[in-house]
Amino acid sequence: MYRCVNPVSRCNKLTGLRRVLGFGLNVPGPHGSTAYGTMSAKKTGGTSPSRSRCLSSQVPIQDGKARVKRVSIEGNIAVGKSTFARLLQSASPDWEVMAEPVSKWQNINSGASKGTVASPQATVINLLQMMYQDPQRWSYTFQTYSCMSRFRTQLQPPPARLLRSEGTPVQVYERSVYSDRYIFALNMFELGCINSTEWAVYQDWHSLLVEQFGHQVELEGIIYLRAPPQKCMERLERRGRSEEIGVKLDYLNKLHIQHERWLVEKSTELHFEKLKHIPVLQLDASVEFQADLEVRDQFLIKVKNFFNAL
Ligand SMILES: Nc1ncnc2c1ncn2[C@@H]1O[C@H](COP(=O)(O)OP(=O)(O)OP(=O)(O)O)[C@@H](O)[C@H]1O
Ligand SMILES: Nc1nc(=O)c2ncn([C@H]3C[C@H](O)[C@@H](CO)O3)c2[nH]1
Repeated sequence: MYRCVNPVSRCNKLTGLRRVLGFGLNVPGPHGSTAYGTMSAKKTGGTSPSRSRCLSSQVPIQDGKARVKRVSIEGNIAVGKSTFARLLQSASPDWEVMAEPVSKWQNINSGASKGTVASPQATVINLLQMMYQDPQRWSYTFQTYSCMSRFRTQLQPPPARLLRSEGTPVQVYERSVYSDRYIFALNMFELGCINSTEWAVYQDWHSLLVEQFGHQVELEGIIYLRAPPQKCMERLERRGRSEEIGVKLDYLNKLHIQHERWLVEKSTELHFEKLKHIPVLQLDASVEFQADLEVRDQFLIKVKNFFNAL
């Protein structure tokens, strides 16, 4: 990985889009993501996050503002988003953190359509691995699927607990439909792993969906976990996720630059008015906040103040 140099050697990726959006692939579970706080209930067959949520998918509005604030955590691969998300989840009952649906990308069930039992020939597809092994062939398919699963996550209504909260209830997402486009898909396009036709198609349906869902997929704020790419590389290697074995520092450098353009320099061309003015909290994620209680508390104070100001 990464320089996609042979854009003509691939088969028609729109076939992949059609498959991902409707035919042949099954999305396990009703939603694309898991709330950190409800993971154990799900594993033990207890109340699923979807069932414990209120039925309306509309976010209640008060004085023209969303009653439950929505914030995404953004940052490079292995910078520590999931670790930080778990910290937030344990810090306040007013905060609900939705994990990035990585396991869905690693386990797509072929041979069953939604709501049916998989046929005996069904195989499990690891789209994350396919994208890393052959980015030129699979990047567009991957972005359709990752983005679809992020829309599902962001469209889930807040849990009743947050709606009842008298404090500042916040729904926190690990990445968003916006980083899907302005970090990853854009990067893959710039690397030549997504060609100009695919990029045009991706942007067209992305804009359509964001505009159609409107307020339901808006964010009130972004937390940017920032660390040098070299630090992310060390953490990525230490974590040892098998699909990421071929990831090079150069790729993390490029993703770092995309984050900086979008969230610091503000030079990325954005297509949604609210996103252009969104408040961004930058945190230095190179520090070891897990072990150091003082650093952890400082982080939490910054986050709390940020949420209160949204
Ligand atoms: N502040 C930190 N200090 C030291 N190690 C950390 C810190 N944050 C995370 N780690 C370690 O770095 C590795 C990657 O962290 P984590 O899985 O949280 O990253 P991530 O940003 O969620 O990754 P991805 O982009 O793949 O979703 C893990 O092994 C984790 O224990
Ligand atoms: N190409 C691409 N597009 C995305 O939208 C995207 N979102 C996450 N990832 C990769 C990073 C981690 O390896 C792993 C978990 O974050 O998945 C992505 N890769």
